[in-house]
Amino acid sequence: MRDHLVDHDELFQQEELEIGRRMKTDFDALLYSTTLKEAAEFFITTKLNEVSVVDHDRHYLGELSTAMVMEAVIQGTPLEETVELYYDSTVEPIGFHEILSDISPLKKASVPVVNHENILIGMLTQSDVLEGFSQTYQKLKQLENTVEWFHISYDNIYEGIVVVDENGYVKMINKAYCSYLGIDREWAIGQHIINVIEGTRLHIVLQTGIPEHNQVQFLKGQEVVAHRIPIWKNNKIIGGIGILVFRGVSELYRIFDKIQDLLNKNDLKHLHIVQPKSKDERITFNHIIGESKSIIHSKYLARRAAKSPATILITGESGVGKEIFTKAIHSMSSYQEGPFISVNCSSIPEHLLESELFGYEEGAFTGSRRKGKPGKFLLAHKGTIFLDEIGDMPLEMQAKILRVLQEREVEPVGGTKPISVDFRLIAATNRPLQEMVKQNKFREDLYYRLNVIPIYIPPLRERKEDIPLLIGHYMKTICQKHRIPIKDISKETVSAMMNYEWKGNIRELVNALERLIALVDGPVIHYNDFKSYILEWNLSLPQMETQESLSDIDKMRELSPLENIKQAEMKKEKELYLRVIREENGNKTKAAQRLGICRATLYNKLQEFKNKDI
Ligand SMILES: Nc1ncnc2c1ncn2[C@@H]1O[C@H](COP(=O)(O)OP(=O)(O)OP(=O)(O)O)[C@@H](O)[C@H]1O
Repeated sequence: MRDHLVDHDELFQQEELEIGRRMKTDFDALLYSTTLKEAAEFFITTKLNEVSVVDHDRHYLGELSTAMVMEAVIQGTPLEETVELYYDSTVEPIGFHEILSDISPLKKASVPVVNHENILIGMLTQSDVLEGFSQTYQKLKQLENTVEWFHISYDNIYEGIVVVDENGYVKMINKAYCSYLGIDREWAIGQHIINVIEGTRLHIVLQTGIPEHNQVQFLKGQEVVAHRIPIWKNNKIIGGIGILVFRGVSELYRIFDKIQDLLNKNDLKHLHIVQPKSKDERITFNHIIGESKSIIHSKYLARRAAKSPATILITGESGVGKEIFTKAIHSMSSYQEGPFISVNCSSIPEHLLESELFGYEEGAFTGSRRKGKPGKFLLAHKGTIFLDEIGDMPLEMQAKILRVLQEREVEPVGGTKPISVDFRLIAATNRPLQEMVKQNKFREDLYYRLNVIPIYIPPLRERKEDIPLLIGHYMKTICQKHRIPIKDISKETVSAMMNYEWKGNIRELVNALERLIALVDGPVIHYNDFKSYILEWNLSLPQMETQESLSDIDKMRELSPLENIKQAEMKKEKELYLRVIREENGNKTKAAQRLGICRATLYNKLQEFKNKDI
């Protein structure tokens, strides 16, 4: 279902009738310094009767006709004389922004058209005017037809539809809604929605700007399903639509009761419910919120890609949803019954990456008490392996990955024979891989192996219309997670959030909502909360980082080259840890999960950085 109305501007626009759109731009004009002889020759060869006269900068001066040239000749004017004294300077040109209906009918066969600086830019003829009107007439007819069809459908469908303006006053309401409510349409139009529909929330949706879908509402003694959709235009709410579905609720309840019964009897076999293998809820395309054209396109590509076993490369900035897309692809693919193994290539220190990916045999490391361990590729057998941040993978490791992709075999560290594996690989990165290939920072052969099906996920700033939907979804899920009543958010805040540049994309938006929900006491999040907890809060962060890195450079100067390298590695690691902790709003458990280490290791690491003054 769409969350925005098509407005009539798309079907018919006043600009259609603008002179600038209708005029000819291919025409002749004469310079005022043209001689009478040249003008006469011009009229003979072009067979025109009149021509515009301009100066050297194409400023419009007037009109010269054949009659004017003849008159000059008859008066005995020498033919070498210029036309300067003979053209008619009283002719008024028309502006290119004027509208056809305002200047019609034309008094002459053709009229000069000028821009704001009086520069001659076109010529409007009577046939241009006729063509303009006839095309506009066709469009109006089309529009009339559309409106007629719209009215027929709108009054004949079973669902109730009501449209309100930005203040909640009813602009339209269909027959089905009126007869269900037992009201007169003439009375309802112009009334505030709360006087017309008991228990409505359409006026609240106008306040929040967040659509509400599939809400069960009790109306006239019956349960109905309601959709409430705000109409946004240029970042402002200009109205809202309410849709009521009368059928289906009792049907849904019957199915729901049946499911409950069966669940109680622990008899899942009858339902063919596939139990998710992992503890996590299985992510599907329904979890990917967004109705913007670009996200719908990315979802379309991903759905198609899911059906083939080919390698997929997902690109997009940090936090746009590369991982959630990968999980949805896995759930829809033929590997869905197998495991989903995720590896963040940038969070595993370089020296551990090989054993993490390929595993190691017992005794592979001298003096090690470690037993053998299967690598991620082996764990992903018959499932999906997700290599996140592949752009951060060292070159040496890239060669090894390429070999696995070609041979479909892995060789654990310290092992003697390769093991066959069957997996689907999805890689993701926020780095410009193609550029990196040119700079020899990423292997070209691996790039082509990965880029079999490329899917790009656009940043949030290019799909601002998804922001209210994401806010609505996450306000609900975060409040439910914390077991608190669902908070509201003011329209100004939603609007400010639509205008805010979410550099960390959806992850940053979700974290901001978590922070706001946690810190705001009242039931509504207002603009001032957004200002103090998000805008002002974030301003202080980059400064701290700059100071830190300056003092680090000073420290590094005193160290030996080897110590310098070690320090730099640790600093990189520390930066990564701090970034993830910051992105997770200080929640170290979540940060550790994302880093692929346990919480205790994260604490130890942080302590180590502190001890070593990193
Ligand atoms: N379209 C979406 N609808 C709902 N939630 C989303 C959507 N896109 C992303 N998210 C959520 O935003 C957060 C970040 O998404 P995700 O981890 O998939 O991004 P990413 O592009 O993989 O980031 P990174 O490059 O930093 O690893 C997650 O909590 C995810 O569930």
